[in-house]
Amino acid sequence: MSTQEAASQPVPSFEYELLDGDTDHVRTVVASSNYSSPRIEPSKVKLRHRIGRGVFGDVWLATHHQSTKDYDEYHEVAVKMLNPVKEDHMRVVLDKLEDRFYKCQAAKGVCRLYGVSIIGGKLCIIMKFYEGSIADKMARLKDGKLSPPDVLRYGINLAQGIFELHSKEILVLNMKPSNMLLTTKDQAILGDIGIPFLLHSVPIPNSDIVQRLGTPNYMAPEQWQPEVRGPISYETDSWGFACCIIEMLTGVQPWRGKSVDEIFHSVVRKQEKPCIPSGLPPLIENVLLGCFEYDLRSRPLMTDILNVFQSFQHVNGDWQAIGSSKVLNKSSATGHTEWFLSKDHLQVNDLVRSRKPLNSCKSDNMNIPEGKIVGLEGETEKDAFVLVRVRGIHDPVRVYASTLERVSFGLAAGDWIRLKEADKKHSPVGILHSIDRVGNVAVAFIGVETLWKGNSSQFQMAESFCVGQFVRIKASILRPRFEWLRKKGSVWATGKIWWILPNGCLMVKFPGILSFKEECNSYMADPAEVEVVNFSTCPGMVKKYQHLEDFHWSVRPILIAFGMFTAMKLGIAFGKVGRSKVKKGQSNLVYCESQHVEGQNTNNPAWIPPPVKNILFGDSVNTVAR
Ligand SMILES: Nc1ncnc2c1ncn2[C@@H]1O[C@H](COP(=O)(O)OP(=O)(O)OP(=O)(O)O)[C@@H](O)[C@H]1O
Repeated sequence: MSTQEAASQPVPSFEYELLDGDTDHVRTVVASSNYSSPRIEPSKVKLRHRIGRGVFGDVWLATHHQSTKDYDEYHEVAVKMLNPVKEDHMRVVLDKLEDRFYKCQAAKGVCRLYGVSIIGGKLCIIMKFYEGSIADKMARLKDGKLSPPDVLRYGINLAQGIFELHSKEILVLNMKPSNMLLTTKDQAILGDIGIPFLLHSVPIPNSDIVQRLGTPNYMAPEQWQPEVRGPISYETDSWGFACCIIEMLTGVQPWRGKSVDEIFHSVVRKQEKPCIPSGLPPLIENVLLGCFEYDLRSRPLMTDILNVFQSFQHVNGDWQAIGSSKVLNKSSATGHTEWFLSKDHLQVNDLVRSRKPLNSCKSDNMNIPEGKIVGLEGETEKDAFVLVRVRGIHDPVRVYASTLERVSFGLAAGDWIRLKEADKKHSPVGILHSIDRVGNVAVAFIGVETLWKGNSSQFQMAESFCVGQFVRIKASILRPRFEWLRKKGSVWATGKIWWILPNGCLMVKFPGILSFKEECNSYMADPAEVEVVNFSTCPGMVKKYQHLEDFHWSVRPILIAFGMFTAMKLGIAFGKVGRSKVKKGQSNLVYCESQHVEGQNTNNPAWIPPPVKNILFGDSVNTVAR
């Protein structure tokens, strides 16, 4: 069945129902008895004019014709006409759209969907027509800024909408003021149902169009190259949400005036964050700062954001009325943000161990290598104490919950793990993001864009890496996944880990190799393809010296200079000894030797090979003899 035919299948009887006379709550009521699919016949939709053109398609104002035996009705609708996809992929995308349609039906914070169709060979989403978006409202204001009460109110509306989609495992990935529509009751709702990921990796006929997973100004670092820098996850939307809040507050789009390449450079390479305006209540500032953490695991989830925003509802957005409670910092012991820590809550009987700092191998704070929780104090507080029974200690130990991590099936979030059965499509080594108490895991691997879901039995522990370690491509790897530098003689160079991405991808610099461009000195590595190079385990003096050169490119010239200096000193010292000997006897001959040698190579007499020295000596002697 062709996709055109598919779109012309018997149409379900959608009805537009007015709830309490409120035109914003016109719902598509689907009679379950005759309902088969959300597809709308293209002939029933008449496009009127285009409202706007976006990255993923155009939006049209249209009329939807509904007819039964008894009546004919015409409704004004908006039609999002997606960018063309290749004919043989239409069916797949259409199925995905249908699935999305069902999932979004009950979501109150998301724009109302009426159905899907194929019009003029393009996939279309038929939805309710709204009078405008937050971007339109901002454009009408003199300085483009919304008032704090409006930002707070819209922020809560949007966070609720995003949370609804997240609870259906949908990532929005395209938050921006033009995708935030306003109802007649001045409520903000999401105008995008996660189109970027739905269209991601779908071949398009026009190869000139760059396919991105969002709109560059609002994209989180991992969103640019999710296979390599991923995974994209719910916290990816926290970044986009914070961008919108900042734009609403300041009237300025994040990274305004920068090209796509420049934004990529700032966000991804230089790890820069959009500027947060001053004067915000500390809790709001704190949550926005958290949204811009480079490592998505350290960002707040939508429910955390919602809690913070809702806590300001009672002051009606009058931010000045709020006291200045201190902005919370990262845990000084482990460097984890409160958002990272809030993703798991300890319970009595949980097995625990001391928490290691993120991306670090330091285990010097392993006060509790293994223990069992026997009591909780202040369950809801972030810095609550817990009582831990530790083997060998009589009484339970009382420690901060934030200093512990839960261990289930021998694994804790943050562990490096290796798949027992490798899948060629991605790296076998990854980082565990979560494990529940029955062993279900979410793991990030290089090569997988989203979190990989599975069971703890599919893994074994892998060697862990940490920032500061030196690594080199294993001898068995002929063609590594990422480009890697070689030294003279085609030997793999040794690099130093300076950052570890949430999927285990190692960011490596080569301090032993001189480079004038900072960014050219940063490379990526698959943890499954490298081995740690350690000074103490380097076999023999030569290898140890070679590893010393990996620490900094200046080691070699400094050592050479030092060698020359030492040799020169020795030469002078020997010369003096020689001269003092001359004083005692054969004055002419030795004086000329010394003079001649110094004249030939003042810098490093030790470098003159013996035969040359002999010739020189011979000449000198001869000269003197003449
Ligand atoms: N259901 C709707 N009712 C009214 N206007 C809408 C509706 N959906 C989108 N719009 C408006 O249509 C314009 C284009 O929307 P569209 O979503 O295509 O573009 P965009 O938001 O700039 O980009 P993207 O394709 O990335 O979403 C925007 O101004 C948007 O506010």
